[in-house]
Amino acid sequence: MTDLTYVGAIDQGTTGTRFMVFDHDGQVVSSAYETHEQIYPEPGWVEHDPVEIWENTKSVITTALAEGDVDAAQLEAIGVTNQRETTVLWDAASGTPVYNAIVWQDRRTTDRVETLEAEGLDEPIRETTGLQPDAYFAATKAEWLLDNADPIKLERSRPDDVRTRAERGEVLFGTIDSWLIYNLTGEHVTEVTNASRTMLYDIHDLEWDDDLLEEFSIPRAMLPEVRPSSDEATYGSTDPDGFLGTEVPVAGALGDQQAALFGQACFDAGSAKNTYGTGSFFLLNTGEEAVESEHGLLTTIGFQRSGDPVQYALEGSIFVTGAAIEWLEDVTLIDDPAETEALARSVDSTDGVYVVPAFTGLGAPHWDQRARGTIVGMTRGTRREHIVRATLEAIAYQTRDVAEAMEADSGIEISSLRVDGGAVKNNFLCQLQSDVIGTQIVRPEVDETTALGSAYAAGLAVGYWSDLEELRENWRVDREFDPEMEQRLADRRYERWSEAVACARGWARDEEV
Ligand SMILES: Nc1ncnc2c1ncn2[C@@H]1O[C@H](COP(=O)(O)OP(=O)(O)O)[C@@H](O)[C@H]1O
Ligand SMILES: O=P(O)(O)OC[C@H](O)CO
Repeated sequence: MTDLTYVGAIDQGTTGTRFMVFDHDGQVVSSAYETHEQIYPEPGWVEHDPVEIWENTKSVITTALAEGDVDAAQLEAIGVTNQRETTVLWDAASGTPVYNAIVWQDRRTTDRVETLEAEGLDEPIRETTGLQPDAYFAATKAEWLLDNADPIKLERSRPDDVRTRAERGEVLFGTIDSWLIYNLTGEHVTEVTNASRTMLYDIHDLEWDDDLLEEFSIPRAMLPEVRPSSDEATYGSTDPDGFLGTEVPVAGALGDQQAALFGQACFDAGSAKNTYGTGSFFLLNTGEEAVESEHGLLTTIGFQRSGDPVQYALEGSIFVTGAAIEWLEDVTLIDDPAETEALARSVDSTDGVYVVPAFTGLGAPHWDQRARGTIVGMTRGTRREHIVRATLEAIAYQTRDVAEAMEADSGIEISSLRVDGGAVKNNFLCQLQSDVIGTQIVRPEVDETTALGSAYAAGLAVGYWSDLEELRENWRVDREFDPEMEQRLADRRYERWSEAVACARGWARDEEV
C-alpha cells in the first residue's frame, strides 16, 4: 500500500448519491453514483426513503474506493454535502426513520404557509431566518411529520405519539446531512448552512429560535447541535467495526449549493456562482454582512470555518430548470437531455414561444406557490425544436430574474458568473445565459464542484489543505462565454418573458374544473 492520502466527499443530491475521492490537487481519483426512488404519493408530494439513501451511500463509498484502488485507511477525512431542506425524523434508539423523508420540492404544506402570512409572520420570519416563508423549507415539513407520522412505523410500537416522544428526545429531527452523519458516526449534529434552511434558525444570533419552535410546535429536544461547515473538532469518526472497517473523521459538511459556492472558490464577498441541476441556485457571497433582500432573494449562510465568523450569501432559488428538460423527456419531445443542444441550434429563435416551467409554483424572486407551468405564443407552425429552445431559454431568463434582484439588493455588479451542475455541459445554454444577462459565464475544469466543496471543508478541518489560497490555485477555467447577442434584442425578449411569467402567475389559482 502507498502512503498517498485522499479526502472523500459524499454528495447526496435530489436524484442520487455520489461518492468522490479527491487528491491534494483537487483532482478526482474515483467516483461512484447511484440513484434512488422518487416517491410521489399524491400530486405535489415528493418523498425519499432515508434508508435507501443510507444504503446507497455505503454502496457508492465502497464502489468508489474499490474502483480507485483506495484503501479506506488512506482517507484523511470525509465531507458531506446534501440536498437541503429535505427533512427526516427518526427513532433515536433504533435509528429507524418514522416516515419517508419529505423532499425540498414537496408542496403539501402550502396551505399552512399561507396561514403564516395571514398571521403576519412573514416579516418576523424573514428578519430572523433570512428566508421567505415557503413550503420549501424544513419547518413546516417537520411540523407535518410530527402531526402525521404513523407511530406504528417505529421499531417498537408504543402508545405515545411521535410528538410526545420527540419531546423526550426519543425521536430526532435532521436534514440529510444530519441523517448521514448520524449513521456514519452516531452523533446528532447538523452544520450551519443546513440549519439556515430550516426556517427555525436565527442566522444572526446563530441559534435555534424559540418563537419559531413554538409556532411550529417543534420540541427543542429533537434538534441537532449546530456546528461549523469545516469543523476541526469533527463530527465524530466512522466506526472501525462498521462498513468501512476503519476510523475516518467526518469533518466537513455543507448544503449542496453552499458546497458549490465553496468548490467554485467563491471565498470572497462579491463572487457568485449558479448551479444548474434539478433547479438552479444562484449564490452571491456577501462576506460577514447578512444583506437583507428587498427583491425576493433569501439571505442565507454561505459557510463557516471553525473559529471564524460566519460568511453570508444572498441566494436566488429557482425550483425548476434541469427538471424542465426532464419534463421534455417525459412528454417524449426528446429522448435524452443531451439532444436539446442540437435541437435548439436547429432553429433561429423560439418563433415567439415562451415556456414558463412553474410546475411547483415559482421560487425567487416571485415566491408564488400557486403559479403553474405555461406555454404561450404558439402557432400552427410551432415545432418541437421551438419548444425545446424556449425551455432552455426559460432556464436563462429565470436566472436573469434572479441576477437582477441580486444586483439591486447588493449593489454589486456581477461581472463574471461561475457556473456548474449537470446542465452546463450544454454549450448552447451557457452562451445563451451570457447573452441573456450580458455577463461573462465561466465554467471550471472540475465539473463536480459540489462534492469538491465539501471535500475542501473536510480537508481544511483536518489540515489536509492548509488555507484558501492553496484551494484557489486548484481552480482552473474550462471555458468562458462572453455576450454575443445585441443587448437591445436580449432586453426585448426578456420583457416578453416577464409577460409570460405574469400568465403563469395568473393561472390555476383554484381547484381544477
Ligand atoms: N445537455 C444537457 N442540456 C440541458 N440539461 C441537461 C443536460 N444534461 C443534463 N441536463 C439536466 O441536468 C440535470 C441534472 O443535473 P445534476 O447537477 O446532476 O442535478 P441534481 O444535482 O439536481 O440531481 C437534469 O435535470 C438534466 O435534465
Ligand atoms: O440536489 P440538488 O442539486 O437538486 O439541490 C437541491 C437543493 O439543495 C435544494 O435547495
